[in-house]
Amino acid sequence: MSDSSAEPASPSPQDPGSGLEPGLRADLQRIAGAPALLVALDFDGTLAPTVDDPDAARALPAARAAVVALAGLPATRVAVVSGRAIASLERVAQLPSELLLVGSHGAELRIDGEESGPDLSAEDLDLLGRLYGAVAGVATRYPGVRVEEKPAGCGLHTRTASPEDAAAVRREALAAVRSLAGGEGIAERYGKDILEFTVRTADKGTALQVLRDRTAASAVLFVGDDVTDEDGFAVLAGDDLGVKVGAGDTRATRRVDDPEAVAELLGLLVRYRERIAP
Ligand SMILES: O=P(O)(O)OC[C@H]1O[C@H](O[C@H]2O[C@H](CO)[C@@H](O)[C@H](O)[C@H]2O)[C@H](O)[C@@H](O)[C@@H]1O
Repeated sequence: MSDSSAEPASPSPQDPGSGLEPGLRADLQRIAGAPALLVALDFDGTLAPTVDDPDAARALPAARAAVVALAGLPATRVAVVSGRAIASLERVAQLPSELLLVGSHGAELRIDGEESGPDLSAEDLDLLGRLYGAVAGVATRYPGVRVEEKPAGCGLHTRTASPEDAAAVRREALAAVRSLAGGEGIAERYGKDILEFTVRTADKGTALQVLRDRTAASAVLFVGDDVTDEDGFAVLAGDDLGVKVGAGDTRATRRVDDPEAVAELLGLLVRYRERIAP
């Protein structure tokens, strides 16, 4: 595969992707030439700006357009790899059906129409019911706190609570959950203004490896903003590329500021891959 039209070293401000740093543009140009490319994208904080109401989150139009364009290119698969339940992701993301979906941080997969997980036993379902009851029971006493039900757990949202209430509700919820069967079988996970409890452990790194195998990808681009995305960055190697959105420690090798820059990045990737795709 050859790149017949290398980018100028200094793009003009009108050029797509000109706001991205040169090292990132070079990496995008390189990965755009992969024989089989998997583009795996986190949703909240990456494709969609963060908002107070999780149900109101939407992908930026430019990001969504780039995702649709990428999914239509040869030898290119696009996955959304989210902490949301797949049902929630579908509701807010409204993405084309050919996309691969990972939900619940890897506990749910939808690959080419084939659904898997989470497979919960009767005991798991009983624990899940008691877990939700315990968390909702605590949350109801705090203004601005929401509880999001998920197939294998629930999320305690504190974005619109006062800092004092957020700390107190987290503390109480942790204590209530740990008192259920001694906390046995319940995993705790922190994200951006969310504390999640699950009766199934899963992570985005394991999910990315499944997607890599199933798509026979020769290179993976993974973009994410949250601590839970670090599991994804951790499994990248070789010709892969990881891009962290926003501040914070990361294992990704590149960084952009915000979802607007992600949209720019994806638009540039479309442009490069249209020119040099296999
Ligand atoms: O892995 P992601 O696709 O990034 O999902 C992570 C969590 O995203 C959602 O919560 C976050 O975004 C909300 C909307 O912007 C925001 O209000 C909240 O504070 C964030 O934590 C989603 O609701 C969760 O289920 C996901 O785990």
